[in-house]
Amino acid sequence: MGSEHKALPSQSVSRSGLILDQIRFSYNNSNSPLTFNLAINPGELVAITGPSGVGKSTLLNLISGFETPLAGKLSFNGEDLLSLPPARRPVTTLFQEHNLFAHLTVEQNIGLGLHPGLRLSPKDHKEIQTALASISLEGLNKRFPAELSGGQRQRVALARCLVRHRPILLLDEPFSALDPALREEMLSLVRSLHKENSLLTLMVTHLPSDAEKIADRVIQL
Ligand SMILES: Nc1ncnc2c1ncn2[C@@H]1O[C@H](COP(=O)(O)OP(=O)(O)OP(=O)(O)O)[C@@H](O)[C@H]1O
Repeated sequence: MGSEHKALPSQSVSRSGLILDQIRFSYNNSNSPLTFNLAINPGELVAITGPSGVGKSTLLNLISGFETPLAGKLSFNGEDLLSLPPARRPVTTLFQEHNLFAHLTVEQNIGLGLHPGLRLSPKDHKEIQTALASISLEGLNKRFPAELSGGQRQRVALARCLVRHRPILLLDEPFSALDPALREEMLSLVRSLHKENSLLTLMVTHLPSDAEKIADRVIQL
């Protein structure tokens, strides 16, 4: 805690993209707040690495609005994000686990990204089918999470992120629980979905090899 993360790249970045400008945060008002300065370009895929406890998850929570900074500015394409509640931010997040509801089918879990009350129109169902195809899980619509492998569950969670059509995708150690071969497969899936959907993607990982494999840029906190 207390260290300054200076990752503002030199002149090349405009005010478009995601900007954290002197964002300061502390849990329980401790006297050594974290400070974040970051500038991520539109469409960039950035990996965030650093030792345990340095503040990687906190950084994502500040961007998504689950934590509130003491001071500083946070904007996306010039729009202030701090005044927006989490649900209205242009952000969707994939966590390491607990992404899916056990009592809902694959289709319903993805549908939650479209409509929290699951009142899905024929168009929504079509969108869910398209999302299932993009993660190569066609035909598994009626399965429950317990009937899927760990990798398949994370694919479904990723599909739910995609149907939300938010321009910023945050990934918090999303594949750490998977074996290396599957992790590699998931990383390349993220890479291609990121490209196809022109997403600004931030992925937290404690594995430097994963960061190097996937990212346009690696930021070490
Ligand atoms: N809810 C909380 N209340 C108080 N302190 C917290 C809370 N959550 C995290 N912290 C502390 O804030 C610091 C940053 O935590 P954070 O989870 O962001 O780190 P991290 O870099 O993601 O770690 P890891 O790689 O282990 O997941 C740590 O020192 C942690 O103990």
